[in-house]
Amino acid sequence: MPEQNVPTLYEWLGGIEALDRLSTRFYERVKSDALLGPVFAHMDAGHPAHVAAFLGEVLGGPTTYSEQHGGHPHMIRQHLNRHLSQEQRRQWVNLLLDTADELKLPDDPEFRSALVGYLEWGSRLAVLNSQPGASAEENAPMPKWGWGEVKGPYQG
Ligand code: HEM
Repeated sequence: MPEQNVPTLYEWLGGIEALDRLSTRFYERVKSDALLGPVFAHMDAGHPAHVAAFLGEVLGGPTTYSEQHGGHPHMIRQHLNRHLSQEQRRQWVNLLLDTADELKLPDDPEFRSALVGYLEWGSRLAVLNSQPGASAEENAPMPKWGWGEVKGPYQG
């Protein structure tokens, strides 16, 4: 497939509308989850939309999070000193993937392996950044995630 015809992961999953739906439903589930509910007890009402914008930018969409929400350093700062555990991280990833299934996000092998790859990477960084002594690098660039080793979207 010529490179210019390959959609970004952001386009493939349905753009910001799909990410907003995913994030909104995900944090509804998070709030009523025994393990994660307390971690997000004080999250502000804009949190799901901010996370949707962040994910969108990472997955190849518009640079809204960098332009309007403080970029990667701000995201890192939000995780500092939260002492997140691997158990909480795993539940976060599980619930996000359950929500992707519930909302029928694309479930082809190429897309889902790329999504899981990013969630594993990003959530492990969140845990590392939440440990004592971690700090936010002021110029931390926004991560970018693409199709990876599978070399392109599902073709049937
Ligand atoms: C790929 C993985 C992750 C991404 C992309 C992500 C993204 C974000 C972003 C963008 C924010 C800041 C939102 C804003 O600007 O208002 C944030 C805050 C936060 N994140 Fe994460 N996060 C990830 C993993 C996790 C995990 C695994 C946990 C816990 C188990 C977690 C817990 C939190 C908490 C508690 C906040 C602050 C919420 C508040 O009180 O406002 N994050 N995250």
